[in-house]
Amino acid sequence: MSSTPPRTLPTAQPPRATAWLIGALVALALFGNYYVYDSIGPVADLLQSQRGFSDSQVGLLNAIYSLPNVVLILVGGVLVDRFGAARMTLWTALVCLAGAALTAFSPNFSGMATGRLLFGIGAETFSIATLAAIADYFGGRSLAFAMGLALAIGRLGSFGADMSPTWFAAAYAQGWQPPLAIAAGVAATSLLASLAYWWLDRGPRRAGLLPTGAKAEKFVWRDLLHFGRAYWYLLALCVLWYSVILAFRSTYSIKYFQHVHGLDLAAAGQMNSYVFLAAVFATPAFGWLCDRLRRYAPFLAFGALLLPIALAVMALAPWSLWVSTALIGVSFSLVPAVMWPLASRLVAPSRFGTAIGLMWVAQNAGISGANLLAGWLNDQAGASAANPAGYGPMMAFFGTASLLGFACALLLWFTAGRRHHEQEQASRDAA
Ligand SMILES: NCCCC[C@H](N)C(=O)NCC(=O)O
Repeated sequence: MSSTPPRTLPTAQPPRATAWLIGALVALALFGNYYVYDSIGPVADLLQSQRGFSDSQVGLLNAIYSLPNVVLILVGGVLVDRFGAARMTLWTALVCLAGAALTAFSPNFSGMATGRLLFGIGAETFSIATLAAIADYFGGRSLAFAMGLALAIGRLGSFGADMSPTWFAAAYAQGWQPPLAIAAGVAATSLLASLAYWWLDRGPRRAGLLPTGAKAEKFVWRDLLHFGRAYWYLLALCVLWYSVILAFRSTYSIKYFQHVHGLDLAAAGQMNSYVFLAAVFATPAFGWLCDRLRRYAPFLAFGALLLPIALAVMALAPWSLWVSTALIGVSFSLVPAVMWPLASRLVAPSRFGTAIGLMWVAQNAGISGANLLAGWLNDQAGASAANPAGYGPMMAFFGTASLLGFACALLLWFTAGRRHHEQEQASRDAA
């Protein structure tokens, strides 16, 4: 794809130091948010042994995060365009803190589930607002690197939550509540970082140094249908790629490594967490490379291609799991590093929140659907340690979906590769 930025940038830009300070605050806020998102897994066992929660109840504490977002996240994206990234980051960080505190201090399951619901409602819109914040401050320079860095710090939050039983062993020794109270404390840090960002943002915004204005933008439903063809290919890739990677990696991969490749639970968990760790370093590095080479769509296509290759290697080749883990690690770092900066180039700045909101509506539906379908396929085929071949249909499903994702990335490359397409589209959106 060509390098021409279609964003209509103001002639003057915020000072670089301000941009990086805001980038750091947004990354810190994301760290807290991703930590809370992943804080249930490590206490799952304690919730079962100490509070008598069933598997379904523990599962619901995570599922309830995605469910409302199948609809609500579009509203969230529209609100980001209407009220601006800084205000929405602050408001949603407050909702997330309320959700995290309710989860940690509720005396019963329904209180905890309400807390997770509240957290989910805030967190996805919060994530859109943080992407919009980076696009505001780095639209004309180092955008992919800055977004990659912020996402990487977010992934560090996920990694931190996975590692929290080691880092906060004393808290875990006391039971299920102290680790969740720590998560609420981390959410409070996220709120403080969001408050500082909102405070710092007022100057550049009022001075007209940002591509999105100080005034609230009016939402027009018709705008939803006016994104260009390249945007829709990107949306399809987002749904297919995230559905495969999140449903497989977050739900089934550990069990699959145990049953098909004979790893014990600890080794399987570790193998899985290396994908996060790789992404912490590789996501900003790939973003930096894209900024330098001014190429986006070919990198996206390459990252999308690695996923079906990794799944095929894992399912069909007698090679070490390290090979497929490394391939998934590169894909997991490269695709997000390119996808969000590219999205900001395909639509007008004033519609960025709506565009991401629409992508995440479909993404959340896709992830839920892929989780359910993969589980059903495993049940139908009787997948287990005694019957590793039963995982075949699930792997065929994930492989097909990831190949379709690659096809969308190719179509996107051919479409967005026409040099003036994005520019024209963005101008049309802005008009
Ligand atoms: N916080 C974990 C889930 C985030 C999902 C979100 N819709 C998203 O796609 N974020 C971008 C990313 O790559 O994490």
